[in-house]
Amino acid sequence: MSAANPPASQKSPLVPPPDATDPVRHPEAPAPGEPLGAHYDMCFGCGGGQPHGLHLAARAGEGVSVTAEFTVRTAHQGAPGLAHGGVLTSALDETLGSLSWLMHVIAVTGRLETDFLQPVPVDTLLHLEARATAVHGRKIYATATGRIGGPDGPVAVRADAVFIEVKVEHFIENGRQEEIRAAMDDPDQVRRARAFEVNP
Ligand SMILES: CCCCCCCC/C=C\CCCCCCCC(=O)SCCNC(=O)CCNC(=O)[C@H](O)C(C)(C)COP(=O)(O)OP(=O)(O)OC[C@H]1O[C@@H](n2cnc3c(N)ncnc32)[C@H](O)[C@@H]1OP(=O)(O)O
Repeated sequence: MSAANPPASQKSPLVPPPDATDPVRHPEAPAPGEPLGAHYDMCFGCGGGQPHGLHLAARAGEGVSVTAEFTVRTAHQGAPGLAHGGVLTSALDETLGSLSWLMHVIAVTGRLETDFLQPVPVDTLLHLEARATAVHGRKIYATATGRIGGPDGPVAVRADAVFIEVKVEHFIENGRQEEIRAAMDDPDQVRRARAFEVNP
């Protein structure tokens, strides 16, 4: 194979380029085991005020990693009694997004690829873990697993992702003004948004 025509694996946007660096845990990152809380009360993934949400509860892990738990409810079904794949992907996405707390950057999902290895029944407690693996410019490469039957149980779902660092203006400029105005008028929300940034 010629250098001008690399194998598909090397062209994948999910594979960090050779000059990518190791992710760095911010010195003021929450200590391992500390709950991360919600980045936005109305977030579908983590918000306590979102009745239709996943109510995912994440904690800081060692290094640049997080753990989270999510219980599959009847509202999350695809097939009878089984979790919808898109909901499971959302849970992985949210867990990966929580890595922002450890790096003190705001990042949004650019690409997310999920493998579904085992069906996940309703009432299952999914044990999630995400870890940043590399950084290249604004790109943060990360991987996540969802296990069933316990934190060391078999992997039911896994994902690889590239998150892209953005400024808070990303939300202010693109979000519906109604919600943006409410968020900016909420001192607690402003504090949470600042907690992601390198120089709060
Ligand atoms: C004060 C109150 C205000 C409120 C504050 C609230 C605080 C909230 C805090 C935290 C929120 C976190 C929320 C987490 C929720 C869970 C995670 C989600 O579900 S996020 C939602 C889904 N994702 C999107 O909606 C992204 C939509 N896409 C975009 O907006 C753009 O495409 C964006 C920002 C991702 C990139 O656009 P560009 O113009 O900024 O940057 P370019 O130049 O295109 O890319 C930069 C680098 O990234 C690579 N890149 C871009 N897209 C990629 C992709 N899809 N796959 C791989 N690489 C990609 C490019 O190749 C480039 O790389 P090279 O620097 O050239 O090496």
